[in-house]
Amino acid sequence: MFSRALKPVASVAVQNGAKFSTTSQKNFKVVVAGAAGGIGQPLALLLKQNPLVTRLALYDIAPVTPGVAVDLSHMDTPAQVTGHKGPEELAAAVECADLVVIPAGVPRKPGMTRDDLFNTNASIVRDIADCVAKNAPKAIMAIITNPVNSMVPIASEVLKKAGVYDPAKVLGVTTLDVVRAAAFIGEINGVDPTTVKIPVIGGHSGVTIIPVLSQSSPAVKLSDQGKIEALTKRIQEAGTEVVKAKAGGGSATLSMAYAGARLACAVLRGLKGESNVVECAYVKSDLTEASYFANPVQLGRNGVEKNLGFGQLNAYEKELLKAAIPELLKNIKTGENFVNK
Ligand SMILES: NC(=O)C1=CN([C@@H]2O[C@H](COP(=O)(O)OP(=O)(O)OC[C@H]3O[C@@H](n4cnc5c(N)ncnc54)[C@H](O)[C@@H]3O)[C@@H](O)[C@H]2O)C=CC1
Ligand SMILES: O=C([O-])CC(=O)C(=O)O
Repeated sequence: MFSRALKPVASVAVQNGAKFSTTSQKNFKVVVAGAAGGIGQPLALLLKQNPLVTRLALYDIAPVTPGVAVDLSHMDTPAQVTGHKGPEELAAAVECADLVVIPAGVPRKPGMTRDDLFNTNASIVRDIADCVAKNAPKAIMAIITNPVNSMVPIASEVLKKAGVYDPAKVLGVTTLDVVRAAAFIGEINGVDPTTVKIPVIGGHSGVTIIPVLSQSSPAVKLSDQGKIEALTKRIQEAGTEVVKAKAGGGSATLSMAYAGARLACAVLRGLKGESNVVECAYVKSDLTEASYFANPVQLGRNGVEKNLGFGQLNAYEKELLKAAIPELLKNIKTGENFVNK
């Protein structure tokens, strides 16, 4: 029925602003773990439209999961969709995966911090990582679940224990911070936000989110330092802005699905052998005291091919970095201790 999926298709596709040829297409299997949720469903919808995805496995514990898969399978795009419900079907979902994207877990309600999600989400990510270690040890894992700063160390420790850890293959998804920074700068500068290039470094919560506004291209049209600081705060608190606006109905889902699909697409373009594929991600790092840190990385056939660092920071950004490090160290330790207790 979906035989097109297995043949190389010569065409040019555009997704999330990235143009790429699908000639010499490899068949990539992508898994979404947490696929029935607020992020999972629109993320799956976007991935179903990506010509690099030929198999899309949707995993969740929610009863609706097989139905979400059937629904998406009626789209006339090549990816074959399968639904997998409950822990006993997780192994089949991840088997032969190239990329496992994980938005499984609970989101924030107003008044909560991302760290408040740790107790619930830590075991969810640990168990999914454990199943990936056993059934798809070569897969790349892209972790959306919060708190990202601690979830990436959890997955990494699980893979280490299983003897299959490759730091190039575990990424914390911080793409939404970059997307937001570009959206806000586009608005300020009166330009198309997709033309804005802005690194956001550090981690993915409050003070650990460091938009490097001094490196924005085009330059941010704000001369006043007070306004730069206000924009920095807005980017750091943008997740909370959404949580408050949804008033108990969850956190960012649609913008996160967009950002997650962009990161997934970049990972697949790297796996396919495309050169100069660069995105920010939270990865194993020796650039600072923090053993995991987000900044631009080059993606390739093995995942993270090269850590591109974060270049020159101005005096204000150096202060932001100083404030971020203790928080990152604490978050990383919490994650590592959870697995090694
Ligand atoms: N990295 C980032 O930038 C962002 C991260 N997030 C995080 O993403 C996570 C998901 O958010 P939403 O999709 O809005 O939540 P949601 O509650 O709408 O969906 C979560 C899904 O995970 C599933 N789930 C729960 N336990 C599971 C398990 N053991 N195995 C598989 N699936 C399981 C649920 O059944 C549900 O379908 C939250 O932790 C949230 O904080 C949200 C926005 C941005
Ligand atoms: O704020 C939250 O809880 C969800 C999230 O990580 C974001 O929107 O950046």
